[in-house]
Amino acid sequence: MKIRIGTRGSQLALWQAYYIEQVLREGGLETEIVIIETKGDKILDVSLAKIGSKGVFTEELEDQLRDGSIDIAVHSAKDLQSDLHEDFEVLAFTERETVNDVVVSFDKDFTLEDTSKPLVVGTSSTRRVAMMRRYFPHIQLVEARGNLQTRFKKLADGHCNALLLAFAGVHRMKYDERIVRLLPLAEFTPAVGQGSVAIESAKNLAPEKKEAVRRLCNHAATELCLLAERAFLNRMQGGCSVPVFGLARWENAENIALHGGVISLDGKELIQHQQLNTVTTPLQAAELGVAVAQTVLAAGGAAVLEEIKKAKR
Ligand SMILES: NCc1[nH]cc(CCC(=O)O)c1CC(=O)O
Repeated sequence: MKIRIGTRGSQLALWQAYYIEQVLREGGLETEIVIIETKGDKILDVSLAKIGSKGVFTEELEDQLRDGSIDIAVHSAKDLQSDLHEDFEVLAFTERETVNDVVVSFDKDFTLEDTSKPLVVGTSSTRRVAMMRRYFPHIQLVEARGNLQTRFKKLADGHCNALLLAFAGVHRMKYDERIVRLLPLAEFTPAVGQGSVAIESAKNLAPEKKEAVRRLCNHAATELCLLAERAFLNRMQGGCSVPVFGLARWENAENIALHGGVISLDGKELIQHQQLNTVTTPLQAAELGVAVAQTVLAAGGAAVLEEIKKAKR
């Protein structure tokens, strides 16, 4: 049985595709990698917040899933929108990498606490911008879009003193040496899905292919966490361009703690909530996500989201 794997062409996307390819081959399947360019890859001069997050990195992949040119699409779970079209499903979430955001710099002594000189930090995520404004308001922020290699080039060129990135991407691209700080999860709570790889397929993919991919690639414990986070994000109606954050972790063998919230663009308003539920089924995971979202929305999160929408118009 042969599985055609669709992926974007960035180095990080290819790492993910090769990783899945290896798992499938070790499981006795044949594979072929098909590289597909997406809108998000083509438009590099406009911030993601302005393009709008919905499907910019996934639409072209879904076109090919639909017409059968590829069997599966491999994504960073973080980049896969929470409201998939009804023709598609997530077959698997891989075991999660360290979820934290990190600070990277060529200056080993770089520290965010230094107030003696002007410091410039590059980031392209509204969530990271808002959190930096809240916790490190003296730092000047600049946009740093593009793939990881492009961002590191900007850093090397002196465009900024440091970058804020996800550990997972930095590690996969072997830039670990440049990490100067692992940011704490309580303040810099990651984006929903950060660190896991998601495998999407058309619902009408052959059942034996679906079953094989899921059996070989899905990590059940990670999956329940991701389902809780994605239900939270879905209820919050936020894509990756909105400063919504969410992290679900196993507290013990039966209970998942989900920490989720939203932060205003200036960092001043932070509405968050943590809830612990017994989760043994996908439905219970989703219920936890919805419950945390409802609490956050009712506690002022809805107003913060409304402000963010207005600011974008
Ligand atoms: N939005 C870009 C993106 N999508 C996934 C990752 C990193 C890997 C991951 O979190 O799975 C990154 C880069 C970053 O946020 O630093």
